[in-house]
Amino acid sequence: MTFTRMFVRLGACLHRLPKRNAQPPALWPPGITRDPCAASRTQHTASHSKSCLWQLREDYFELSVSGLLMRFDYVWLRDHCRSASCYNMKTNQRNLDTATVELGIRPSNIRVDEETLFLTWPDGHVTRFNLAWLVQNSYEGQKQRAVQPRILWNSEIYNKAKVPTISCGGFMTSDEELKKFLKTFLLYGIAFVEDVPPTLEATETVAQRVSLIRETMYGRVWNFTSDFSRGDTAYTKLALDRHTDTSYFQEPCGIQVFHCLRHEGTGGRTLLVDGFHGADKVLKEAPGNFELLSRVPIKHEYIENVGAHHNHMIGVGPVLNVYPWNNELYMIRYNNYDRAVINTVPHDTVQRWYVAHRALTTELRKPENELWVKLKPGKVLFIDNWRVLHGRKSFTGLRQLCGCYLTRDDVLNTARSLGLQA
Ligand SMILES: C[N+](C)(C)CCCC[C@H](N)C(=O)O
Ligand SMILES: O=C(O)CCC(=O)C(=O)O
Ligand SMILES: [Fe+2]
Repeated sequence: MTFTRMFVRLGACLHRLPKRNAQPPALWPPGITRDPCAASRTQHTASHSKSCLWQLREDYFELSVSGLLMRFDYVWLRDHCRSASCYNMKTNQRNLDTATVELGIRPSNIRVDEETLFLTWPDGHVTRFNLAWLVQNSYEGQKQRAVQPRILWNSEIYNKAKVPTISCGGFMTSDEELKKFLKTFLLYGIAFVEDVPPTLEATETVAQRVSLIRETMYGRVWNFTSDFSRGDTAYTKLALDRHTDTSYFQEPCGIQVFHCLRHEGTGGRTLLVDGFHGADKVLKEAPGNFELLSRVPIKHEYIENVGAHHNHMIGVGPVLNVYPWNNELYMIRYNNYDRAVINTVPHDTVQRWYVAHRALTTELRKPENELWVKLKPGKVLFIDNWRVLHGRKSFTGLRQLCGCYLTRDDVLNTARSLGLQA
């Protein structure tokens, strides 16, 4: 819908504004919609059309566009001015020094036409806001927006989903194929690329099509086997229960890439579990448990002294990481092997935390939530390490797994540049 159509009834009238201490009228008095001109005639503080109303309040500016009521702080309005002197449209960076804005600032004049809000500030500077931009960028508008589209899955949902197969050739050469791959990855938190040559170099090339490789103390692109060359159970033949990796980093690695180059033996199947699906079940069944897991900070730790490798990593944060403004889950940090001593909360909280952690673990361990796959040479698996847990069955024989971690920002960057919501 265009704003031109929505604002045809709005007059471009200039209002003289009352003094700062003047009592503002009650919010949208009942008569205001029946007599479109009354408020502006009597108060000189408000204007409106069928779909747009505004009021200059004592402490904030109130704007309603197509039924969405928004409230803007005056300093915010000055701070977000997109005029050439305040904002560099070429670099998309703020020029205005926010510290020079008087904290009690209020506009001296306000005018709204079909699609623009004009604010004149006491020093004469004029700020123009496109109304659609305000809707998109206001707190209230953001809250209305859908969270990141995801399909939470158990094995049945995933297997029935008919996830598209992505082949290496198309993936490397066609942006459409890359987009298809990333769309799948964003929806499910896992995605495969098939027909990749079973080499470390080819795996690296495929990984770099999506993002930047995140080098860690394990190296850039690793190729590991059960030789205990490093001080971690991953470098053995033992089974590994579901977990996320690098929980001991302040920012755990965003994506994990696995490519099994060789396995002459039995076992070693890979387990995948959608952590967000499990967390969602906890939220629905016992919101108090979800809240505890999202509020209580705990530590994860990696201590290694093997050969020349000396590492001590510590990451602090809750198991469930949610955006504070809308409670949307964005990262799960779940690794019972690497979880460190709990010393960040008192005993009564510890007790409730164990109950909540058990509820999540019970959910994550339900057989119907387990997706088992056998990694084979040629099939590269990308795992969203902020969402999907992985594990493996114990195995026999020579098994060689190569892969790398990717930076999450750059995966999302690639996705956005292809027009995906990320
Ligand atoms: C993937 N690679 C074999 C290089 C490292 C494995 C790291 C294992 C560690 N316990 C963690 O969960 O982070
Ligand atoms: O060996 C595997 O399949 C995975 C081991 C693991 O969890 C890891 O390397 O992060
Ligand atoms: Fe792992």
